[in-house]
Amino acid sequence: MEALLRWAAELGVSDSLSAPASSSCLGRSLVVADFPDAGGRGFAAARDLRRGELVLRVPRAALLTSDRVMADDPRIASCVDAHRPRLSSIQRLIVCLLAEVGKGKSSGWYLYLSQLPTYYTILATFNDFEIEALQVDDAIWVAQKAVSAIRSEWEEAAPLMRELDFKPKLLMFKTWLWAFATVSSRTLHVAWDDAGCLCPIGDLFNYAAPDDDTSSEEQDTEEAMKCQERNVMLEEIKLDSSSERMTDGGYEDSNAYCLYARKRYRKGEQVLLGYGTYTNLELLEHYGFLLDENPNEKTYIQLDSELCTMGTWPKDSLYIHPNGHPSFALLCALRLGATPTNRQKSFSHKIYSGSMLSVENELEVMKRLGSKCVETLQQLPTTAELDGRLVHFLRNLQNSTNWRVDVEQSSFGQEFAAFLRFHSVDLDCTHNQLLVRLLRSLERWELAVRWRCSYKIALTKCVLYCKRLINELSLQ
Ligand SMILES: C[S@@+](CC[C@H](N)C(=O)[O-])C[C@H]1O[C@@H](n2cnc3c(N)ncnc32)[C@H](O)[C@@H]1O
Repeated sequence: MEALLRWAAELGVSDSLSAPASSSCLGRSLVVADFPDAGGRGFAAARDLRRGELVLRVPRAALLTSDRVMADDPRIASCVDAHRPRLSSIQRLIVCLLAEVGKGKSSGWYLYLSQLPTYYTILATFNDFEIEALQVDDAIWVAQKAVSAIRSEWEEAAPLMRELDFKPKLLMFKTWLWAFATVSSRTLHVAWDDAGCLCPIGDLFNYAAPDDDTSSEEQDTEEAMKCQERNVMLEEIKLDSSSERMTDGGYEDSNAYCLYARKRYRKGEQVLLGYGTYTNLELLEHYGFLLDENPNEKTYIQLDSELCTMGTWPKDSLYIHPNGHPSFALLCALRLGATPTNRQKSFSHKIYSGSMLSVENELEVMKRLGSKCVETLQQLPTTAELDGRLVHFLRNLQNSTNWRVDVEQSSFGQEFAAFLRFHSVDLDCTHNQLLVRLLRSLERWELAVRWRCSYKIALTKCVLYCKRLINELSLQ
């Protein structure tokens, strides 16, 4: 890591407005630290940071984009250009990334590449067993679609990679998947390339959902304004909450990627970035992790097709919040659905404004929603309670020094036997320590079970919400 920080400093990467010290690009605003429960390797504040303060500047010279790789290597450029019409910008970036990986120590990006994760847990890396463990059809479909899309993209890019004389290992699907996951989970947006850029050092920020710091917004605005006056680099930042930057930074006129503190941080606290507004399934798909508390989580249930088409609400606006409440659009759609067809038109104004129509209508809405959730929960093979215990078991197993004992003492012997069967591992042939391949699969299995568990918890909360409202309305 020291060598990477020195290399980045030479390219002008800095965590302060002044030029970096030659030995490291960090130390004045940020330091690399480990946060085992919140993303692993990330950044800690090197001192107290103000909201809106510039914390990292990465000049264009340090950004890895396909343009940059091609500009530095005419052979890659001519091959990629010849295939350009058939390949997407993401496929081109992946090929350029792999071409640099193939150069080994002679790549200008070697120090950066050697610090990248060796494996990822995005949905596309899930095998059939792990995908099945998601249990919910929509999620299974998303995972299967992700795997098949990436496989076709790899097949499309194979002729170009062969033309570039990639070594056999670099031509493998497994390697493509690694590169895809690198691009998916680490690129930052730039205007000139849809694939974005790989941003050395800038990609060490872990994620926090964009709106979990809004409470501190007002109190911080004054401070941020003062900070803005002092800091010429902040001229571009819009500090009012309505125009809050989603990514806490961007590529600016100064020809550099600039990243800012999204809130006040105390020294030692993890400095986080809001990559965007994602549900947990989207976080899993693009970044390979889940948030226990995700304010942007949306839980979808199978609704009657009539209900989805009868109003003007987009299908993805019909969901349940993490606290179990139906979204505004779902509530409106349910109210419309519970209104006799001949009266829907006359009530439409009231429905679209979000008003309750009548006690009878609202009772019907809550009954329908509650039973839909109960029905959905009953169709799933396990309960949230059991899933919670399975998560606990899978976590223990990943840190176990004698997995046999842990499995024997648990009530998940059958599930674990199915897992070993899927991996064609004989129970007697393994050592006390599980194979790395199995440990990684356990990690993904745990993610799948955590996801389905939180799905069921949201539906259970929705059932309770409906019951409570039914009770209250019945008393009126
Ligand atoms: C841009 S990288 C951040 C740096 C990364 N931790 C590293 O060591 O290189 C994004 C990845 O970090 C992890 N990550 C980021 N935020 C996280 C969070 N809040 N919880 C768990 N994992 C997180 C995920 O693996 C994600 O794909």
